[in-house]
Amino acid sequence: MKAPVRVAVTGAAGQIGYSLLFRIASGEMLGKDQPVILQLLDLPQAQNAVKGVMMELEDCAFPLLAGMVATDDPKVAFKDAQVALLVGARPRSKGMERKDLLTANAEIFTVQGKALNEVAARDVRVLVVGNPANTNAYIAMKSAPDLPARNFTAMLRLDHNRALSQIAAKTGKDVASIEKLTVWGNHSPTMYADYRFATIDGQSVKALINDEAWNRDVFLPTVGKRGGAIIEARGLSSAASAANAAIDHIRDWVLGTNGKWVTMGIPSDGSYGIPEGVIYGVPVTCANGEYTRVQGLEIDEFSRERLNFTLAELEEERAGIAHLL
Ligand SMILES: NC(=O)c1ccc[n+]([C@@H]2O[C@H](COP(=O)([O-])OP(=O)(O)OC[C@H]3O[C@@H](n4cnc5c(N)ncnc54)[C@H](O)[C@@H]3O)[C@@H](O)[C@H]2O)c1
Ligand SMILES: O=C(O)C[C@H](O)C(=O)O
Repeated sequence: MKAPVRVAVTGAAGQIGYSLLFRIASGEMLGKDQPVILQLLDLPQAQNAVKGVMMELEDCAFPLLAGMVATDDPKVAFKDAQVALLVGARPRSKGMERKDLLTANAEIFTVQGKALNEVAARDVRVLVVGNPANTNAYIAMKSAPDLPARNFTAMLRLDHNRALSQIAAKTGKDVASIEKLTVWGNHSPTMYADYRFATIDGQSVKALINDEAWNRDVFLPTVGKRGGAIIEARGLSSAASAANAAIDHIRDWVLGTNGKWVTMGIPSDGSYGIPEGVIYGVPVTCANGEYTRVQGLEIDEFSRERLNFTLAELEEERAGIAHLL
């Protein structure tokens, strides 16, 4: 039996938490032979709800669930954590400006970054799901100077998976046959889903689709505004698909992608003209517990514009919280 891995999840009483925790405990994230200890963080007023979720987790009798902790203290939740899923965030409330939302979340992610810095395992892998995910990840990373910056990531995988499904529907091919797709930039409607390099059974997806108007007028807005469309339809933001993407992100990071590209929001190393440190969605492959950015892709004029557009939004978000760091 392997030693259990400590997985911290914030916002554990929320709707993503409710889709996520059961799948982590059943071994879908770290493997069917990997025991886990769940360390659940939520606000004081949500502790009862967390207890209820823990009762249900207990009632599943998951053989891989080696322990659970519920707390409202980040230093307890992140103690020795090897994986940290930062899902809890301040939602936008009525009358709240984007700037106010950024500031409210900056406070949360500063505190959590500092706690990770102090108590988490030195190789903790951090995935930020709570919005604005890229900027929250940036804040947590900057607040944790003793941890490797590259271990702070933001979730672009939901956007990647959304793009896969749109392409599968357009081409009539299986999602599993699509390779080399990526989504650049911010997890927001400014993201740039890019199938220029994608292939299906070795054939170019761009050539198969051969419809630039569809790319610009249907595909990009559909993927970019999908989160909003789900809120409109459900009255709530995506939860099961977001949890699924979080599982995919960590599973691939830890267990590898066998050479396949996936999208992760990672601190830039300056590649593709993205300033160093900005947390930006890029194509990566994963092996031996590490991600590697796919290098050397050609950026044409249209793509450059799109990369710069989503970068400008990230720079603006970063400027909005710079005084807090
Ligand atoms: N990156 C993505 O692709 C993606 C996709 C969907 C949703 N999201 C974001 O994920 C976040 C969570 O979504 P949800 O539907 O689960 O929301 P939710 O409101 O159902 O749950 C959020 C939970 O976080 C808790 N929380 C708030 N502040 C906290 C803090 N400081 N510490 C710990 N817990 C805290 C709340 O009490 C609540 O239980 C939102 O920010 C949402 O916008 C991101
Ligand atoms: O919570 C949101 O604003 C939408 C969410 O990020 C999503 O992409 O589904």
